[in-house]
Amino acid sequence: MDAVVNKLSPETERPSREEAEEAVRTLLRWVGDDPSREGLLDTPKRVVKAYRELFAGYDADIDEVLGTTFEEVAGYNDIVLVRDIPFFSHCEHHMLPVIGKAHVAYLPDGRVLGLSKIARVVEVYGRRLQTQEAMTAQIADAIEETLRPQGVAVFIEAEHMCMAMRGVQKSGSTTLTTTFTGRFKDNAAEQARFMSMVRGR
Ligand SMILES: Nc1nc2c(ncn2[C@@H]2O[C@H](COP(=O)(O)OP(=O)(O)OP(=O)(O)O)[C@@H](O)[C@H]2O)c(=O)[nH]1
Ligand SMILES: [Zn+2]
Repeated sequence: MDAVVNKLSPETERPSREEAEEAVRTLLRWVGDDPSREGLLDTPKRVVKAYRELFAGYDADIDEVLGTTFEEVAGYNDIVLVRDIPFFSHCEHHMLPVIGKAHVAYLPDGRVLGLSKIARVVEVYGRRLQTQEAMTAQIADAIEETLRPQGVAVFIEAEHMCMAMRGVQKSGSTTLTTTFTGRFKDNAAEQARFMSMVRGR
């Protein structure tokens, strides 16, 4: 599974840490600074280390992340919604931060997921270079494939720093994306119920 494009392939094999640090030195010169000045000496090392953390989603196996499902839920078959899952991602166009919240729901069909696993899926896909649309679809797809529920609903709201800090410079605007599968896709009332649960406080 995990049939997404943004994973390492043989063509995009990782460079060595030294090569990555050298690339950071090049970028430091590109912004107009001097990589050999004292304050910047350790910066390439720090940036490369930070990148491994910020982009740790490339190393995660979504099947392992979602692994365990449970059946003993006393026949519960109504919406399970995990709301307000905060995430940081980076847009694949500018590699600038995307800051947002994901709301993820499913209608079980006999089996449920550990609640933390839903937040972990958001984390895995967030820590890759993304478009918000792809990330929304990937989260829905991962839950759909693992759990085969009656339906999945994913709603993401996020601010893109590439629109705030540069370019059109519109800070404070939010982009909303949704993916619905199964009953959430087919049934407007289920969709509306999901949205009102997300919005309700
Ligand atoms: N659809 C979509 N677009 C995104 C996302 N993140 C960033 N973008 C947009 O990607 C587009 C890239 O457009 P280009 O014209 O190739 O790049 P650009 O010249 O840097 O664009 P500007 O940001 O308008 O200056 C911009 O409109 C960004 O706002 C995303 O998650 N989804
Ligand atoms: Zn961008």
